[in-house]
Formats: sequence, structure tokens, C-alpha cells
Amino acid sequence: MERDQRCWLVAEAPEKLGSLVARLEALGWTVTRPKAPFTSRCLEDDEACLVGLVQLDGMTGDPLRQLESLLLHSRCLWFAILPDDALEDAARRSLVATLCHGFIEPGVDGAELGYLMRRAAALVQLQRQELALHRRTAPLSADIAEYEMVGTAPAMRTLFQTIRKVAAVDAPVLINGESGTGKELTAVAIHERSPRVSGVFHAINCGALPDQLIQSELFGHEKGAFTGAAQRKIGRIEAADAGTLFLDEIGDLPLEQQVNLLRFLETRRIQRVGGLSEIAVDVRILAATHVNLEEAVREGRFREDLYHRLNVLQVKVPALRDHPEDIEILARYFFERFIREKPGRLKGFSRDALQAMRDYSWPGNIRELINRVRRAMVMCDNRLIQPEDLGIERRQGPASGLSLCQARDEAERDALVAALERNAHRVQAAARELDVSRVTIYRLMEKHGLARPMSEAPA
Ligand SMILES: Nc1ncnc2c1ncn2[C@@H]1O[C@H](COP(=O)(O)OP(=O)(O)OP(=O)(O)O)[C@@H](O)[C@H]1O
Repeated sequence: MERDQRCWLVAEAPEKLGSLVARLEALGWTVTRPKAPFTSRCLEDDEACLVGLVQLDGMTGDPLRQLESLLLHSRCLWFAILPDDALEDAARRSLVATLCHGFIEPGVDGAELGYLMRRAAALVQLQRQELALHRRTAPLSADIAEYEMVGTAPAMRTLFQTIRKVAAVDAPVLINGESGTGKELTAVAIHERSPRVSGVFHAINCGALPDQLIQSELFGHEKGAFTGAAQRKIGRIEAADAGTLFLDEIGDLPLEQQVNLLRFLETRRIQRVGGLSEIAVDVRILAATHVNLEEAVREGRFREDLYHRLNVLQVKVPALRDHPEDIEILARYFFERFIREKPGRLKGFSRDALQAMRDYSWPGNIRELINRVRRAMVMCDNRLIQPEDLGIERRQGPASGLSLCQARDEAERDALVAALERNAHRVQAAARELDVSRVTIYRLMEKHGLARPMSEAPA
């Protein structure tokens, strides 16, 4: 073995381990002892060690809980030092089972100790090399650090370039893309690259504002303007003065408010509800839609003049299926982000899981990917996430050996799931998209065993 490798020794009663330490030193290990209390903070230089030994016999209660946090945060492999009968204690047993690589008796002989330590050190080195490789090849390119937008596929590179270009000017931008593709993230990225970066970024979901409140939300109101207007209220447009206003789901803005918005875009002035004077507001407008606005214009649901005002610059955010190269990179990125919530044995994705993710069509795009990875991390009982943890073990593509009735059922379920994902589980919107009633959506959700959103009830 290499000489001068370092290992931790965490022990409440180190005097009992004198001969074990002597054996480790004779094997070429430098033993480093952190001081109690044994919290995650006491392993200052964790990277310098490969293996840790923790004395567990006799340890209970709070010190044991502190140890748990220490082992959770460490990147070493740990051996518990304890006599076999010490495993009868349930709390100790659970700590060893979930957080340790193995356990050894205090009197373990030098040859066995040397072998175990060598193998563990080799495994840690391998794990660290793998991790470093992923960090180099996976997401953290300059683009990502800049926008926290992950993606290295050509479609994403084009998006990053477009973001840079449109950020430099002050004209309105219309951001198109399916639900969950990253339209809001794109808007934030444009703002952060723009000369308005020191101003605020305000986002409004036009589909979520109640019709009767929308005008006062956008433009504000004066005290006494209507029943209940007890105070003057600054609207969202005015609040974004000198910054950027992001109008999400612009296609859902009622026609009456489209006129008001158009007037603002033309004059750059607003009038609060019940107000007499006009106020100049300097705001850059970014708008996003997942519906085809040209079609909405043709059907008379969206004003053509407003459409042209907003559509000065366009950004298209690609659907996840249009940059499948990024699926694995994104999945690993979110895994790293959420692993802090569930540290422990979980190490990553199995090959089957990666393949299943590549084969899946991701109707809910990146938002769906986030939800599935997060759920899988909770559900997974092994070291590697399996396709069933992601809930996508279902066959993709044309069915084989199904009766017509079964195939219809599958297609119906897939269409329903996809519409719900695309519409952030809003039943009303999914019903509109599929051209059926809300009641039908509820009936189909029940038929296919899909959970009903908490906030919605059947009509
Ligand atoms: N390229 C990306 N890299 C990392 N995270 C991303 C990326 N794109 C989207 N996300 C994440 O996916 C989620 C959905 O993104 P976002 O809200 O921007 O999508 P959207 O298109 O605006 O959705 P909706 O149409 O429902 O409003 C967010 O949590 C966002 O941070």
C-alpha cells in the first residue's frame, strides 16, 4: 500500500484502542483523531482521509445521534469498532447497517485489518475519481454556472446564445416552449444578463390571477377605488419599475386586460384603478406561452396588435425530447441537488434506470424529470435507483400482444398523464387541451388510478 495514508479514528474512549492504533500505524496509516463533540463540523479535512474508524461500543443517546450526522456528511468509508454483542442495541445496529462499510472487533489482527483498510481505501479512491470525472464531463459548464441552466446539447447551446443576444437589448421578448421546459428560468437568465440586472425581476402568472382582481394586480389601485380597497396598492407593473416583468402564460390574459397591457406597452405609462394621473414606468416585458399564440389570434382569443408588440424578439425553449443527450446530465444534476435531503447509501442511477429515462418521452419535460428523480430518491431502498423507482418502467412505443381494447386504454392513460403534466396538473387546463369536460378528466383519473390534485374537487 501507499505509505502515509490518513484515516479518522472517532472514539469516546481512545485509551481502550491503544493497540489498534499501534497496528494501524505499523501498517502505514496516519491516525487522525477529531475532538468531541462528534458533529459533522469536527471533520474539517475530510477529503484528506480515505477511511474512518468509529468506536461504537457503549455509545448511546445524543452522542450516537451526533455521530450519525458526522458519518452522513463524511465522504470516507467507515468501519465501526465494536464487539459483536454491541450490535444488540437497535440504534447502534441501525447506524452500522445504514452508514458503515463494515464492522470490526477491537482485537482484529493486523493482517485482516490491513486487508480491510486497503480495500476500503481503494474503493474510496475509485469513487472519488468517478465523481471527479462526472463533474468534468457533466453539467457544470460556464453556461450552467451562469444561468443554473443545465444542458450541453446543441439545442441548449443555441438557447444560451439566443439568451445572450436578447439580453443585450431592451425590446420585449416572447418565450415559447412546452410546459416545464424552463421558460421562467430562461426569463431569469435574460434579466440577469441584461443591463437591468440591478433592478427587480417580477414574475406574474397571468393564468393564475382571478379575473376580477387582475387589473388591480397589474396596475394597482387608489384607496377607495372599489369596495374593499382600504389602502393604495402598487401594481405589479409599477413594482417592477427599472427592472423586468415576466408575464407567464400570457395567452391566458383576458381580452379586456390585453387592451390595458397594450396601452401600457405603447405609452409606457400606467393608471392605477381609481387614479386620475398617469405614471411613467420603465419596465422590460418578457412574456411566455405554451400555447400557440398565432392560433389564439386567428381564433380571436388573443389581440393581434398585442401579439406583435410582444413578439419583437423570440426565444424557443426546446422540449426535453429534443435534447435527449441532456437527460442523464440533468438527472445527475438534480440527484446531486437532492442528495443533501437524503444522504446515506444512495449512490446514483442504475444502467437500466438511465436507459429507461432515455426511452421515455417526458411529456412534462424538465419539471417532470425533477419530480421523478426526487420521488425515486425517496422510494429507492438500494444504492442505485431502478426504473420502477422512477415510475417509468412502463413500455414506451407501440404495444405488442395487446388487445385493441387494452391498447386504447393505454393510449387514453398516456394522453391523460401527458396533458396533466403539460398543464401542471390543472384539471381545467388539461380538459381544455383534450377537448373534454372536467368531469370526464376526473372520471378518467379515477379509472386509471391517478391521484387527484389536492386543491381541486370534481364539479
Ligand atoms: N435547463 C435547466 N437546467 C436546470 N433546471 C431546469 C432547466 N430548465 C428547467 N429547469 C427547472 O425545471 C423546472 C421548470 O422550469 P420553469 O418553471 O422555468 O418551466 P416553465 O416552462 O416556465 O414551466 P410552465 O410552463 O409550467 O410555467 C424549474 O424547477 C426549473 O428550475
